[in-house]
Amino acid sequence: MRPNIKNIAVLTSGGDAPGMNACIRAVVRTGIYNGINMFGVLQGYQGLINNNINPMDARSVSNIIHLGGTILKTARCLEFKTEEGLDIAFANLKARDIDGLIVIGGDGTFTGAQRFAKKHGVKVIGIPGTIDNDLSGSDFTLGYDTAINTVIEAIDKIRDTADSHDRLFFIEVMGRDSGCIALRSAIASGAEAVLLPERETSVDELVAQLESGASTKKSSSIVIVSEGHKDGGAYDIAKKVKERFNHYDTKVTILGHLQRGGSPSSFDRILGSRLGFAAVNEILKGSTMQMVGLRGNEIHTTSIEDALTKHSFKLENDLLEMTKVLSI
Ligand SMILES: Nc1ncnc2c1ncn2[C@@H]1O[C@H](COP(=O)(O)OP(=O)(O)O)[C@@H](O)[C@H]1O
Ligand SMILES: O=P(O)(O)OC[C@H]1O[C@](O)(COP(=O)(O)O)[C@@H](O)[C@@H]1O
Ligand SMILES: [Mg+2]
Repeated sequence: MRPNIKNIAVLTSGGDAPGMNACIRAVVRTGIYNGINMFGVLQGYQGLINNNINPMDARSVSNIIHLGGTILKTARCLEFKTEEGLDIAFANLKARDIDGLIVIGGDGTFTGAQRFAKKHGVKVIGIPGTIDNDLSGSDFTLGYDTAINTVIEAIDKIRDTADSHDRLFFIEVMGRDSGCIALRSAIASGAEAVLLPERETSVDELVAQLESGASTKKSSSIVIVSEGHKDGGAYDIAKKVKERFNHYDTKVTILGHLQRGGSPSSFDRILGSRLGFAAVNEILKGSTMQMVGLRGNEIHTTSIEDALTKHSFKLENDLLEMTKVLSI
């Protein structure tokens, strides 16, 4: 029997990610289709605390499937990390008789959701929405595919000028302590080398790789640096390499926040729709503290705890091996 759930709220939290709007649309419409009153919380957990919670209908999510960002806005909310913040947020939900909360966000969002659910018994379902792809239990997080497409479009343009000027470029990409964006972007853009937070790559090794390319008539090279690399960012690494390897003029590009914006790819629109639909159905079954995710092209649930703690970085080792082989 379906638990007696009448009101569900949805929010987006942490870094925005392309596909969040497609996901909000799916959540709101699936809820309404099932006779639920749907609410949108503005600015993530900050909106729960500030009581910024508004009813949504099917038309509130019209014409957003193709938009980047999030119509619900997002925030990094320090107050929600305090006991008082959790209590205020709960009081605001209770005042509206909201019995279920769907959070779209990354590892921080899930950590907060878990504390909130444990403390106040609210039914919470998580949807993995972050460009970083740093959660277990979903092969892809929402926004990751679009971010990679954005990155390779930028790298392609840099390659044009790198090649014309015979230059070596160090390009820094996002991902916090996850090298997923860097690795896939390196393969898709044909980069000469990639530096990842999860792997030690010495400057010696990198220089040897670049030397080998130069000795076989490579006239330009692209090195992708993941922002979380232990030896520092792209500027630091470029400086160290330059001291030892001087075949090319060297330049650095930090791609920055352009990686988080833009219209979602078809993959992220479909993923957002599937995950939003699945999240509402989970909450209507009475589930709580679960994440819905994509595994092998099927939707599965994973406990939020496992999504966070069994956090094996999802680096595809075969891709890493390939970067070395395909860039000779
Ligand atoms: N330990 C925690 N307790 C409560 N809330 C948390 C906790 N950690 C993170 N959050 C909430 O989740 C928000 C989003 O986390 P953040 O790490 O910034 O982004 P993401 O969810 O994309 O990883 C934080 O701003 C904060 O409001
Ligand atoms: O926009 P901000 O606050 O500078 O955060 C930058 C960080 O956010 C991200 O773009 C996304 O991370 P989250 O999904 O954890 O928020 C990271 O790749 C990057 O390190
Ligand atoms: Mg995160």
